[in-house]
Amino acid sequence: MASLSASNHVARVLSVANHVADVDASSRIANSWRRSLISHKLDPARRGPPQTLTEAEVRHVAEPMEETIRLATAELEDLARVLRDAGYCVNLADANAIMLFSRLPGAADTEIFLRWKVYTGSNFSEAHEGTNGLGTCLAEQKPILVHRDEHFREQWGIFSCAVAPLFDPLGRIAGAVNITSCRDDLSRAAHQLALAVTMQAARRIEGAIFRDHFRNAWIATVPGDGGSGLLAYDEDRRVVGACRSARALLGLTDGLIASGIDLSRYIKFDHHAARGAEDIVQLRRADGSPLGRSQIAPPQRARPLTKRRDPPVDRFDALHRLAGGDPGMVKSVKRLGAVIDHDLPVLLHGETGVGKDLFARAIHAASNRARNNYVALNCAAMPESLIDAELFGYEAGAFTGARRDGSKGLIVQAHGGTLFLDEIGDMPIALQTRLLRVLENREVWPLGALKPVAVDIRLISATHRDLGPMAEQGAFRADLYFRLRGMEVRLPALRDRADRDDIIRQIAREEAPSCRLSSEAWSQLAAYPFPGNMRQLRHVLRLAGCTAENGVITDADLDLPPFGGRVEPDLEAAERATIAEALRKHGGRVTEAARALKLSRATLYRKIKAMKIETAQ
Ligand SMILES: Nc1ncnc2c1ncn2[C@@H]1O[C@H](COP(=O)(O)OP(=O)(O)OP(=O)(O)O)[C@@H](O)[C@H]1O
Repeated sequence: MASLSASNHVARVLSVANHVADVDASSRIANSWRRSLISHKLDPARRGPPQTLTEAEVRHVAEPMEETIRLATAELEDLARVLRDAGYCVNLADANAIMLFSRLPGAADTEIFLRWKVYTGSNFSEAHEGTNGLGTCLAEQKPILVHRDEHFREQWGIFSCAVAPLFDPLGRIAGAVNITSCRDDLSRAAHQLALAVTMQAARRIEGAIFRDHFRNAWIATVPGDGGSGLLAYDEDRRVVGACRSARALLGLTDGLIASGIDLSRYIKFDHHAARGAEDIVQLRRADGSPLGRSQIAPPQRARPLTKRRDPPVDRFDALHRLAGGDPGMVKSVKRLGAVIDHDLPVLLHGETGVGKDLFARAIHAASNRARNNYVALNCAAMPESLIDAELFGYEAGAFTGARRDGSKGLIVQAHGGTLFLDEIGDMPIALQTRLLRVLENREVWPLGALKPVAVDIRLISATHRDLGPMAEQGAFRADLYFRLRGMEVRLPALRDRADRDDIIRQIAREEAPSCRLSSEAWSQLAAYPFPGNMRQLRHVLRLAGCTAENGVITDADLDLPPFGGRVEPDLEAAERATIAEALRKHGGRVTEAARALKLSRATLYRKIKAMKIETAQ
């Protein structure tokens, strides 16, 4: 039987949607409730999961979105990391509200998202689910926050969704970036803030897609009140493309762009000043009035635009870019080049934020597997039972809560391509054993399956831990460790890179394109040890770009928390793993584990309590 609050919700939705009462529902939500009831003929009281596509259907739907997903992934991963602690999942959906990319926050919240099928393959269009973040954002092509009981169907009232639309380089709706939380301790204002972060991420994804689409053109940023737009033009200074906001700012239409209209009809600037790489220039309108500062980026390949066929791309491009001018990195990329098409497992080692994920993607892109899937899993972000199901897959009905049609698992999804296991040092020992078996036998047994599935994968794994000592102490399987490190690549911390200044300059250009760094700000950045490496540098400069006045980032704009001394290796994590393994070996018996570890029982008990280590087997 529906609870009283459930029937209240349904009564309120029906009275607002039928114009009986306007109560306090905001007009966008009220209009969407009306569409849900009258146009889509939905019932707010109906319960049940959303429509979920099969894996074959998802593949079919995802195909035209492949490039978008590829270009959006790093940004979405970043968003997921920033919002993970607040319990948000992050998704990218196509223009029909089918989720095609999902990152779950981990821990307890993940199970709720899985139970409610808030994941890849689910359809959240307004026509199916009524008012909800994704469906309503895409119906209106505007960012929206749909907070708990603003959903049309009562059952979605445990969720709050903040969603920003994504427009393609031609200004058409391409999909949306969604974040959803089931936490009831977050206020509407907190979600509003998360919506602002999501909108910024969507703008950056649009920027990356636009720059990739018009990579053979010159690209100018056009300043506007709600953030800058992007305009692409050729060597003859004819406009060849404009993003949605640049179209709105300058009054450009498809017809005008197709006619090859002259850039000077819209904006003017000193072209000589912009002949270098990524220069800042002063823009003027056609009538000479000032329009603000613009960053001009040259074509990525010096080639006239009229020849529209893409040049052959150097498959090592991304690896070379990541190596930059650091001799150690250049050497590592050279060594990798020699084995790139041999399916040698690669183990990446480096502190958080040094670019392990980007590097793994670049290895995949350079290899002969580039046309097949790149599948990533963060072993630290999920409980053991979920890693098991996610990685190895399961048959239909293998456990309570399993998808009706089973799941292939990430290893099988990576067949023919690359599997990236991030934070492999955090993989529970039982799963290490299963993974080792997969690598040895080249086949995987999904949970509940009667026969194995043959797989051909290249494995790249990454860790910030020292697996060697962990393997010596029995906290990581030594045989797996030697299998993983077919080749080990150490990615240096930002503070140790020889090309550190170039990286700071490059990230400043990307994150704060219309600002310059004052000399004090520069000195602070150059002296700071950046324990969070490239990711921290990006976030610091992104924030500084927002707070800077008059286009100058000063030291006051830099949020650099005091950081004294060396960056310590993760000793506590290594100790925790050693204790957990000793307990496992001794069947959870503390006295025996303490003897093996040469600790007193009392000390071991204290450590178990302080580190919240599970003792039961
Ligand atoms: N060489 C680089 N130049 C510019 N930005 C970079 C570079 N390498 C990494 N980044 C940026 O740093 C951020 C973190 O990168 P990435 O996620 O690959 O790091 P990671 O080592 O895998 O982090 P973690 O260990 O926390 O998972 C991303 O925003 C990425 O764009």
